[in-house]
Amino acid sequence: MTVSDPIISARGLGVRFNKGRRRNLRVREMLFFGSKRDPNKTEDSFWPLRDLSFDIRPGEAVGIIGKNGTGKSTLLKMIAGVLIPDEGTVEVHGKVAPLLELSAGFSGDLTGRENVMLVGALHGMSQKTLKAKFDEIVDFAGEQVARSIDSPVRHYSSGMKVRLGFAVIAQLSHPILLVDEVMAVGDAEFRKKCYGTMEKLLAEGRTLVLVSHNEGDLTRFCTRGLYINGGRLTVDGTVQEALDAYKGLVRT
Ligand SMILES: Nc1ncnc2c1ncn2[C@@H]1O[C@H](COP(=O)(O)OP(=O)(O)OP(=O)(O)O)[C@@H](O)[C@H]1O
Repeated sequence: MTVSDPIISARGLGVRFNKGRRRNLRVREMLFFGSKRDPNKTEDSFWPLRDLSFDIRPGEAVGIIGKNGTGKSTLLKMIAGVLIPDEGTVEVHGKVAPLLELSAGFSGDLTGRENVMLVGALHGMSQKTLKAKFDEIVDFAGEQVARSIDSPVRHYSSGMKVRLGFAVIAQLSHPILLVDEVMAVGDAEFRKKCYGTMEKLLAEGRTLVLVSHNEGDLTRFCTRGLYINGGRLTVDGTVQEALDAYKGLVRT
């Protein structure tokens, strides 16, 4: 791969969901139907995203913009490899640091400390690195988390989970950072820390894909914007062009 080759490449990407229930059959479906879902199950299904094609190059910071429910989070999940597309492909050339869910994949019954070790290890951090970084992670997450670090995470507020999740993921050296609305949850002090961290990671040349409804965050971090409307990618341009389309200033 040369420097200008895409680090993320989507071609004709689409996904189908069944109405009225959250999908929780992923593993079972995969066992029976390979990488595709049950082809007979078409009733009551819909395509939140269809025919998306784009390339993202290393070091780019791209905002995904669109109304509620247009499939922004779904797109990030497909890039992260936790959701399998029903048509098309997404190729990702590099490890992904995902901040997709508010809970950061934490297990409620485990303590904050155990979760940091588990989630860090699942993302490939060695025990040695995790031990060395542990205090820094807890310190980043703030005083409230530090006081509860040996309590089960199910007792944490969503803000506490996000802070601890961000603190762990920010330590990963992975080249691709996927961030879904995480900064919206924190208070002003935490947001300031997040901004500083994101700026540092971008200055290091990481690739960012950011889902946000916050225009300030999008223009602060992203140079490029993908505007998704009606399940299609309708604008792939500067972040301002995508925001203008979102705000209905231009016809798409
Ligand atoms: N697992 C699922 N099963 C069925 N439908 C789903 C599933 N996940 C999401 N959806 C639906 O797919 C559509 C896209 O959801 P998604 O969360 O990706 O939108 P979004 O653009 O991120 O929304 P928001 O801005 O509100 O976060 C929505 O209609 C949502 O209700």
